[in-house]
Amino acid sequence: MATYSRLPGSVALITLQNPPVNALSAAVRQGIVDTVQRALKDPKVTSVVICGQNGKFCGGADIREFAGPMLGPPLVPMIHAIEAVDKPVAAAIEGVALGGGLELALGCHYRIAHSKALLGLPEVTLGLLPGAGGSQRLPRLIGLTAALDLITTGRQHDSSFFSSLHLLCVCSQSISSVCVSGQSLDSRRLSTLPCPCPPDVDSLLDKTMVKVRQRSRGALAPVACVQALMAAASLPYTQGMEKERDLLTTLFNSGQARALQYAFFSQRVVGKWSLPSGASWDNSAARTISKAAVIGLGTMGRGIVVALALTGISVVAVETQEKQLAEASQVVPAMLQREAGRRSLATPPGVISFSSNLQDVCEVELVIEAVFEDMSLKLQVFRHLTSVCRPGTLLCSNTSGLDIDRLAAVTQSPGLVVGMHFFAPAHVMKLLEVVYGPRSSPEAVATAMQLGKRMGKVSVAVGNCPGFVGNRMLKPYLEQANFLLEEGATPQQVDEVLEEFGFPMGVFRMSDLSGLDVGWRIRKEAGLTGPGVESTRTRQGRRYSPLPDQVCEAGRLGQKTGRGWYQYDGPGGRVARSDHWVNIFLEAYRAEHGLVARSIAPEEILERCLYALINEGFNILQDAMAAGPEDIDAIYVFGYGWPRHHGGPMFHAGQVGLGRILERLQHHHHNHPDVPHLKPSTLLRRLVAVGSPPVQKWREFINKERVHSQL
Ligand SMILES: CCCCCCCC/C=C\C=C\CC(=O)SCCNC(=O)CCNC(=O)[C@H](O)C(C)(C)COP(=O)(O)OP(=O)(O)OC[C@H]1O[C@@H](n2cnc3c(N)ncnc32)[C@H](O)[C@@H]1OP(=O)(O)O
Repeated sequence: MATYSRLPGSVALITLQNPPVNALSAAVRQGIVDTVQRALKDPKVTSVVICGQNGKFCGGADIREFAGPMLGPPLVPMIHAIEAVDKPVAAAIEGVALGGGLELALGCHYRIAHSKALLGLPEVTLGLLPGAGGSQRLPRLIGLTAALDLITTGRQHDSSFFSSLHLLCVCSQSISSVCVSGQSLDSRRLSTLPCPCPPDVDSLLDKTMVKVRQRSRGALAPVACVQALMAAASLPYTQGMEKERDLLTTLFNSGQARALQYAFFSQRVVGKWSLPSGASWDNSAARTISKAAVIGLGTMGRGIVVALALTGISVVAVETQEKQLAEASQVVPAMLQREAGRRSLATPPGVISFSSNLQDVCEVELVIEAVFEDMSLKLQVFRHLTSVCRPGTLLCSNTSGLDIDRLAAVTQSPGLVVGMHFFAPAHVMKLLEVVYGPRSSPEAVATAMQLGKRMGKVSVAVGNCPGFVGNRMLKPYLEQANFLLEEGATPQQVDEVLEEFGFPMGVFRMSDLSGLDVGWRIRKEAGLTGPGVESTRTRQGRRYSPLPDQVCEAGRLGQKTGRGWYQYDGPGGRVARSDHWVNIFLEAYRAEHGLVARSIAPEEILERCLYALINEGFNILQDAMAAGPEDIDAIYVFGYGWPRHHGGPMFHAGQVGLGRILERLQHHHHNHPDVPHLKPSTLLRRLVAVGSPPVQKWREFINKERVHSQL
């Protein structure tokens, strides 16, 4: 709703009220319409101020209402009516003015903002465009060039940025009242102004279109944003508004908008974690960490040190190899400085001290081990840590898939051991998997989750199983990609299909970037390859492709060696080019194993890679290793480049249709009975049997099935 009051004198104050962010729900819109009418009718009122309750102007349209019927007064005529009134209306902005909230402010004649306010038009991140006149009014106020950048990226800025664009005036004290004097309003109605454009407007629009298409392949909203701004640049306001409405209608009804809105809420749902034990975010206390240590200063360890220091935590950075330590003590402070500058931090970074002595961690509250991915080495480190650290110190491992419980077992307090699985580069990537073992205490999980949040990560609590959630699902995906090569595909063909779907990189380009030796080492540890293992296409009772092992044996480890599935301009090169060697190698391999190459349709490539991954997602939910589909989807969107406009693998499964996924998995499993990952999961079958409920209902269904032991 919106409340009305008369300030001493002649100012009417309208206050938006809809906690937590005063979103423009139907009730708030109705409140605005009613209170503006009241101000207009009151002869004593000469000016109107609109503000928001609890120091927040407005977080935009109420996203929760998008799923239901549109009730209440629509935004466009409401804002137009405000702009048209003949008493001056000012928006007094504190906290946030985002999306529809900023569009409302653009309909006002004046805007004044607190210096710490945050403004922006993030609609594109929800699969929409600023559809309440924002795409037409903003460029008329700040010019086409600046508007293009803001609207196509959805970036948010503080008020000093917008004051430099003459969008508002800044004040540094709390806004309790604003006085607007009686000047002519003609020039204050943005819809009546021309749109300032640079001389090379066509070239600017073309370049922006190319850029947005490259940045998020297949995403509709950024393209529609550019089209709406083209209209602002070339058409009168009324026609521009018609274009805005048409584009918004198309976007609003698209699956992409639903996927992106789901992604917005799943990012928040995962923060409200719960464990099978009943421990959860609202019944488990977290410790506040001020001093931490990181053991191992390879690429991951360095990034973790920086991520911790950026939150103001003091870090003891330990590396026992002298050369590595010397290099890290040069590189890490520079990384920290660069990142702190980029983020213009409010908190000064924590102090980092470097050491080669494990004994130096004895005073810290939390340790993150980030040594080489080798169980015996990690066990050795944990044995040492438990003997040198103060009782009560939290011991965490950055392992990407090893057994947390085995590490916990060698410590004096297994309850204080959790996994903190970062993604490279650790100070940049948003995802953190917090891995709880059967003995991890709620306090340890809560502390790791809260620490992740402080570092600006999307932290997801996951169970302890090989590969946890992300890498466990990656395994069948990689496996299918390799099988497709055996059957006749090329790495480029597979990658093109996946990139067309929206991944920033296909599976083979991604493997080259990460280093092919990473998986090779894991397969050796699992006894799947290495000396003494026979070079057959069946290992441990199931189909196996030795292709990636043989590529490694040929010394091709990816970008770092200049050759992998592709060739590069020397070691460390970035641009992937197809390599004749790979084609010859694949032909020889097929000949050796009596395989006849066939032409494989893009649909088969996509289905086999994605549906095998999705199927493992269902197995993970069934095993209670993830609390709900939102957790899996957040992991894939924030850690594995899953295109956000497809919501995440589990959301995508719902959009494709669970019946269809089941039928295609059955088909592919029938053709490849020796591939267990293609065998449809019991949970998927159960969901289809009960009529394929929407993804938002799966969590409840799984919990019920578990109670009745159906899973
Ligand atoms: C057929 C065609 C018809 C077309 C009709 C369509 C009509 C649409 C017309 C106009 C469209 C306008 C578009 C918009 O305005 S879209 C919304 C744009 N706004 C945003 O994207 C802002 C999103 N929110 C945020 O970025 C953050 O939440 C922020 C406001 C910065 C606050 O951040 P923080 O303090 O970190 O807190 P949380 O993110 O955890 O949020 C706290 C809770 O508030 C809920 N929330 C936030 N924003 C909204 C919102 N706009 N609507 C509803 N709910 C919102 C959030 O989910 C958290 O809830 P909970 O505590 O339950 O998890």
